[in-house]
Amino acid sequence: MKIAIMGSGGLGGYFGARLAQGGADVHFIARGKHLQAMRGNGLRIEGPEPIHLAKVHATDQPAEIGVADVVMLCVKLWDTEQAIAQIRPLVGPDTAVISFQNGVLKDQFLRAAFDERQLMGGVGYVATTIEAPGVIRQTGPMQRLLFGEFDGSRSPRGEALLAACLAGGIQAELSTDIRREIWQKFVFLVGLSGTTTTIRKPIGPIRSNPQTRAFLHDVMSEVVAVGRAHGVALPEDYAQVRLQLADDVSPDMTSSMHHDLQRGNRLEVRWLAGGVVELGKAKGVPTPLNRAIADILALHAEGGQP
Ligand SMILES: NC(=O)C1=CN([C@@H]2O[C@H](COP(=O)(O)OP(=O)(O)OC[C@H]3O[C@@H](n4cnc5c(N)ncnc54)[C@H](OP(=O)(O)O)[C@@H]3O)[C@@H](O)[C@H]2O)C=CC1
Ligand SMILES: CC(C)(CO)C(=O)C(=O)O
Repeated sequence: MKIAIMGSGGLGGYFGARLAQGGADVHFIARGKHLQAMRGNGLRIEGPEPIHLAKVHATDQPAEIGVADVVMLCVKLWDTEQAIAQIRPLVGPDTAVISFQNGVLKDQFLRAAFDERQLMGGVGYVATTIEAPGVIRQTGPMQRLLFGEFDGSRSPRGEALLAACLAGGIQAELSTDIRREIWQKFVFLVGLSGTTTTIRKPIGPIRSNPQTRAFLHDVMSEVVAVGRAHGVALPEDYAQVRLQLADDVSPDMTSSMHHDLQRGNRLEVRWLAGGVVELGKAKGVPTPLNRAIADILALHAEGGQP
């Protein structure tokens, strides 16, 4: 199976490495020093289960790859438009384009660019970051990919991707309700990113302190209320279920947005807490905590000093 990874950082680099290790024909699209390092020394995953791929196919010219079976979109949300333009030569009539980016707005951009039958939905759970060019660091053992057709069918291409993931040791599932899965991840992610980035601590201390724990729960509750108002089948007390996941992950785990803040990068807050505020407004659902998170982080959203 020929798989192109558009954006080979924390998310794309990690899952691409596992897919390559499992025997898939993986092509990494990267740029800058990270690309140079991957070309020279391959790709290294550090963490609970280290991987070193001494040689990888890596390029900044997607057209060189040719048509792929699957294109995994793994760039930050602010890079989506440019990435979509660049992946066009990879997408044939039978290619599946899957965004594993965070948030619930990401697939709108793909729908505007591709035919609906070229798209599948996706969710990635992992805590990773580019530690140095060519090196991805994973914190904690959590790693999981969910993907599926938006019409709920178990398609041959979905089954083939599932087999490739399982061969690489990825905890993968072919979902028959991928929209709900995307929202379920959104609830957790908005809670984790909003709290870790504003409080500037990993999940361990946040979940242990009663006041910050309640804050985490209440931020997620707002996302649940917004999702339900938009017709997503989330139980009313779903924030409590997601709190359980926050209790299960490694205490030193933090969000990719917190990593971005620490490095002075841009933040995805506009699509995460900010997205909750916008989607809440559209249905008249109050979201004061997510509004506060977006407001607190506004001065950092475009990058600069943390
Ligand atoms: N990391 C994580 O733990 C998880 C992240 N996510 C989500 O996944 C998405 C990606 O996040 P993450 O992997 O952390 O981000 P990273 O910044 O680690 O990786 C993205 C990579 O894509 C590169 N890139 C962007 N545009 C292009 C382009 N046009 N051509 C070539 N390379 C490009 C970036 O280069 P450059 O640095 O030069 O911009 C960077 O190396 C986000 O939406 C995030 O929320 C989801 C689950 C877990
Ligand atoms: C919450 C987490 C770590 C889970 O995958 C994530 O998606 C992110 O921080 O971007």
